[in-house]
Amino acid sequence: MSLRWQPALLDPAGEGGWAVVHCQQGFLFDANGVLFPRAWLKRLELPLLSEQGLGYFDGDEVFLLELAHPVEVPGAAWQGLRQFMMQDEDSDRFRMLGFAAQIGTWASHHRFCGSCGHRMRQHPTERAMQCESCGIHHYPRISPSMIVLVTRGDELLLARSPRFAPGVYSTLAGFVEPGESVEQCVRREVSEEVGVSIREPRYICSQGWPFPHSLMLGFHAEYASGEIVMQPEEIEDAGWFSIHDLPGLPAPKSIARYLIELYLAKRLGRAEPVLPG
Ligand SMILES: NC(=O)c1ccc[n+]([C@@H]2O[C@H](COP(=O)([O-])OP(=O)(O)OC[C@H]3O[C@@H](n4cnc5c(N)ncnc54)[C@H](O)[C@@H]3O)[C@@H](O)[C@H]2O)c1
Ligand SMILES: [Mg+2]
Ligand SMILES: [Zn+2]
Repeated sequence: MSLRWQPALLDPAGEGGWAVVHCQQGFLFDANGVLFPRAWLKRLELPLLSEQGLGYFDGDEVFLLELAHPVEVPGAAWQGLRQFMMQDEDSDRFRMLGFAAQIGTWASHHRFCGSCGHRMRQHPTERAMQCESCGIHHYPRISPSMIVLVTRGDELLLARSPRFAPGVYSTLAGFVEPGESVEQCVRREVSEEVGVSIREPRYICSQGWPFPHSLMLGFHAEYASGEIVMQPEEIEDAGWFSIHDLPGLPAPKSIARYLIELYLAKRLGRAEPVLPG
């Protein structure tokens, strides 16, 4: 893992450093990028929900200003996290922004205690929000999700959700439910979304996915039996695609794409892909 971006718990009560500015619509950027002098930002009248110390980029302190809504800043514009992922050669900057987006969303959703309704404050020594009244802690939310490539020899089972870009088909994915193992989740989601059964799923690797707070646990599974029956609400189309005739595929930096490329590499004797950290 590269050292350009290092998360750390910095005290926002201190002064100076750089800051990224986030709200639900994305990040503020200008010709110099996404890092602004924090002291300069704090002279603007920003609708601040939370200020968090994030860590170090190239050794410099980076903070987050989480806003209630986007504001106009002369010479700057707003852009969504997905666009930064698509255009960034620099995966360190995307890792920093992905972390910032998750911390900002979590902090803005935990300003008040879900248990007693009092104001929450930042815990001094942990990445946690703590209730001033009942003391309850809330840590950043991470949602484990499985993602699985199901194959049958030279064929890949790919599906599209109505949310996907036109023509794009991907591997199956879904959130782990309370009390289930990730392997049970793989079987359940495959059965729910396309109605087929699979052989023992094999864990491949994982990827943090900040849209909005998933941890993707990647698997490969061989098809066992059954015809494709699509789940109407989640799956718009699904089918078996030959490795020699594939549809539009997911974004190059996604684990979905990695699982597909890894299988193609094995079947076709190509060099194995690398999953961006
Ligand atoms: N990195 C990748 O390559 C990649 C590829 C595909 C999907 N994903 C991610 O996988 C995750 C799950 O995929 P999916 O959308 O197919 O999930 P899914 O099949 O479980 O269905 C999505 C539905 O689950 C519900 N839901 C939303 N958030 C939830 C949560 N935290 N816990 C439980 N249920 C929740 C909502 O009703 C939503 O419409 C998403 O975050 C998605 O962005 C990542
Ligand atoms: Mg799904
Ligand atoms: Zn409370």
